[in-house]
Amino acid sequence: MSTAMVLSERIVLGTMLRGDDPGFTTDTLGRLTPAAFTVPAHRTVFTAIARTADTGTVDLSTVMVTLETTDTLATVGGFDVLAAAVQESFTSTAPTDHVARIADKAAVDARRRALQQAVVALDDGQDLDTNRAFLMDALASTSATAQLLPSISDQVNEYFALLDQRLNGEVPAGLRTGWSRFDEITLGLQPGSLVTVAGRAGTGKTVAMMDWTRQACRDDCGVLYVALEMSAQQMIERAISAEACVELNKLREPGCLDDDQWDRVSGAISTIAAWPLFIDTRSRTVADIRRAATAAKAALAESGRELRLIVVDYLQLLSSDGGRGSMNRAEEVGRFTRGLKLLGGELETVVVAGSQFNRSAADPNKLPRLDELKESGSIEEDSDIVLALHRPHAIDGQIGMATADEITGLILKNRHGAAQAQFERAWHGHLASTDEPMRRR
Ligand SMILES: Nc1ncnc2c1ncn2[C@@H]1O[C@H](COP(=O)(O)OP(=O)(O)OP(=O)(O)O)[C@@H](O)[C@H]1O
Repeated sequence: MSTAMVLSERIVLGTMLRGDDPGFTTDTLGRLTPAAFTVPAHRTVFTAIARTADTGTVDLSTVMVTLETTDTLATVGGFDVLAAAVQESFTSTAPTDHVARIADKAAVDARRRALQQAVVALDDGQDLDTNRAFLMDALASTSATAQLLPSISDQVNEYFALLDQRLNGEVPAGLRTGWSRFDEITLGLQPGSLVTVAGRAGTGKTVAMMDWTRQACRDDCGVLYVALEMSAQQMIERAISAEACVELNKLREPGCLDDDQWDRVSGAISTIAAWPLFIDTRSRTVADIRRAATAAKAALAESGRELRLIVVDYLQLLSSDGGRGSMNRAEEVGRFTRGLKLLGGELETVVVAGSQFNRSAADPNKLPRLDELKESGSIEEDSDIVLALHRPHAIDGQIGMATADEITGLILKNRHGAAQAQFERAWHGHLASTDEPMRRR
C-alpha cells in the first residue's frame, strides 16, 4: 500500500467531509466505490458518506452521526482521525486529481485480477475461444467507462435469469398481508419497498398494521413492530383479542370470560408467545429503528428466519437525532421517509409506516386524497405504495359510503402496479381486527 495513495484517499475523504463543495462529493460518489480505497477504514468512511448523502447534507457532523449509527466511528479512529483528514484536505488545491488517481489504481487492480482469473481458467483447461470471450468480458468490465456505465446486455441477462426463476416459481413470493384483495393487487409486498398506511386519527391504522403483522407471523416471517404510541402490553392485548376472537372489553373487566373464551385466550397467548415478533417501544428515531432492526435480523437468523417486515406506528411520532435543528417539519418527515426507505433496501425488508392525514384538510365523509398526507410530499414520493384507510364512522359517528362495520382501503399510489383500486374490509374494532367483507363475527 503506497503512502502517496493513502494520502490521496485521506484528501478525497477530507474534502467531502468539509461539506463546502457538494458538487465534488456528488461527482466523487459517482466515480468511486468503497472497494477503490486501499485502507479498510477509508472504505468504511466512504460508505458512511454515501449513506449520509442518500438522506441529506454531507459534512463532518452528519457523517459522524451515520458512523455512530452503524457503530463504526471507533473503528475508523473516531473524531480525531476524521478531523485530521479534513485538515489534510486543505493541503491540496486539486482534489479531483486525487480522485482520478484512486479511480485509475482501482481500474488497474481490477484488470490485474481479471487477467489472473483468465490465466487460472486456461490452466484449468478452459478452451481458447471460451477463454477469449471470458477475457474480453473481464477486460471490458474493468474499463473506466464500464465502471461508470452499467452494460445493458448484463442488465438484460440479469432480468432474464430473474424471469426464468419467476416462471419456474423459484422466486420467493412477496409478503402476504392477509388482506386478500390488497394481496391480489400488489402480488405481495416486495422486499425493500416502503408502504404507507395512511388514515385520519382513529381510522384503524394500527388495527390494519397488526392484521398484517399477525399474518406475517403466521407465515413464519420475522417482524419488528415499532410502537411509538402504545405499550407492548396494549399491543399484546389487541393481538390476543384478535387471535382469540374475544372482545377487548372482556379482557379488561373482572369475571367477564366464560370457560370457552378463557380457553381461546390461553391458546392465543401460547401462539403469540412463539411468534417471530419483536415489539419495540423504545425506538424514537430512524437510527434507533436501524439498530433494533439489525439486532432483530441477527436474533431471527439464529432460528433460521428472516426479518421480512418492519412496522413503524406511526411516522409523525418519530423524532430526529439531536433535534430538528434548522429543518422545517416537512424536511424532517422527509428525512424519516428516506431513512426508512433506505433501511428497507439495505435489509431487504418491507417497511410499513403508519401516517396521519391532516384532520382539517378535507371533508371526513369523502375518500382521502394524496395531498392530504400530513406534513410532507416526501411520504408520497418515497413510498412505493400508499394505502389510504377510510372509516367515516371513526370521526364523530358521521355516515359516509361505508357502513359502521366496514373500513375502505384505497390504493392512492402503487409504483409497480395499478393505483386507485378500492376495496372494503369488515371492521371489528371490538376485536382489534378486520376480516374479509363477507365474514362477519
Ligand atoms: N374496545 C373497543 N371496542 C370497539 N372499538 C374499539 C375498541 N377499541 C378501539 N376501537 C376502535 O378502534 C379505533 C382505533 O383503531 P386504531 O388504533 O387502529 O386507529 P389508528 O388509526 O391507529 O388511531 P391513531 O390515529 O389514534 O393512532 C377507534 O377509533 C375505535 O373505533
